[in-house]
Amino acid sequence: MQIAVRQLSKRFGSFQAVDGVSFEIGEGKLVGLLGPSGGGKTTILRMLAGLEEPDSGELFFGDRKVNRLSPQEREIGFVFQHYALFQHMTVYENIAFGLQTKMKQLPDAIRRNGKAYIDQRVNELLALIGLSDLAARFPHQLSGGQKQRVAFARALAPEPKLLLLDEPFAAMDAKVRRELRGWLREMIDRLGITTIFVTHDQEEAVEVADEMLILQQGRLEQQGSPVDMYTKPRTPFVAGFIGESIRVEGLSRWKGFEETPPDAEAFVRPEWIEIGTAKEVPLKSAARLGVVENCLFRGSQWLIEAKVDDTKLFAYRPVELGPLQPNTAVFVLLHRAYAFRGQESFPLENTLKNDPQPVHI
Ligand SMILES: Nc1ncnc2c1ncn2[C@@H]1O[C@H](COP(=O)(O)OP(=O)(O)OP(=O)(O)O)[C@@H](O)[C@H]1O
Repeated sequence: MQIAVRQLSKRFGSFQAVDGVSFEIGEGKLVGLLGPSGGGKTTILRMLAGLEEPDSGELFFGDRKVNRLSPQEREIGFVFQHYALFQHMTVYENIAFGLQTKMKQLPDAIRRNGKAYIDQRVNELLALIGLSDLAARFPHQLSGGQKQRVAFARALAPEPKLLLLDEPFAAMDAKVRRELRGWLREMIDRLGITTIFVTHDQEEAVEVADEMLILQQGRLEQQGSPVDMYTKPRTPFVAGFIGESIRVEGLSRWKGFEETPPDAEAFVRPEWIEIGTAKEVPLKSAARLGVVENCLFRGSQWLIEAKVDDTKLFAYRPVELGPLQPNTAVFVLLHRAYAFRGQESFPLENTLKNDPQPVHI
């Protein structure tokens, strides 16, 4: 089901928690809602679910305006951070519980055959979550990851049109989290159900989401694919929030970036920076001299912190090149940068890169 949100706003007292947010989500998309704490993510999810009433704005599920519909009428599946399973019910019973409301809406012919219908649907879902063998277990006999899969199955049981997930993996350890992410992606692809999930974890969103919505202080900063967010951030906030970035004051003083407007806010990503000795950096004419401040071992690479005049930068260096000692003089080359001025954002390339002048050391 397609979702459209138009100019959604919500205040709590004098505090504007959601401020004129608009977005559209295509059918079957997995969309990550992310941003710093207090940004309004949960409030938006709750308004979509019908658990919170917007002050203004419109919510459309397909062609239907749902503002006035109750949560039950909206046909939504919900999964929260904490499993919220019924402890006194087995896995089978927990999933079957999700079907109770649905049963009331079914035609009489199917309802009369209720037990068989429930049995078939629960078994389908148990197979989907890969837990058919554990149907008779109680929640306390399951691992965290297994419990969360049951919570998913229960939410999916009544065949909702929209799945809302509020930090569903936040309580898991890193390994289980990674497994569940892959599993979620696969499941959404298979079922084709439109899904919105709230997360704090940008890595999680980048890895699984078709699209991300970045919220800050109740406003939508940007909507786009993870690749778009990374390569074409529309605001300095997004540039800093997705991936690693380094602000560079006075980018126009850097060789190859002289044309940058002096009042623009500029940043580079560590992978756009080359830091090396005279031998290692061939394009010396496009580089500036700097000094190594720190060199840290990061397993597959070295993290090099260096300073050029007053600007601190960091970049990664292949581990096989060996470390660089503090106080080593180095060449620092910026391959690309990104700048923002007012509402404008523009990518920049080092203009000297294709026109290197020979330099004698
Ligand atoms: N019922 C409420 N009454 C008053 N203030 C509220 C209420 N619900 C949320 N808020 C406030 O609205 C703001 C947005 O909250 P929300 O939970 O939507 O943010 P969030 O982005 O989900 O944050 P987090 O990542 O910490 O969960 C917060 O400052 C919060 O304190």
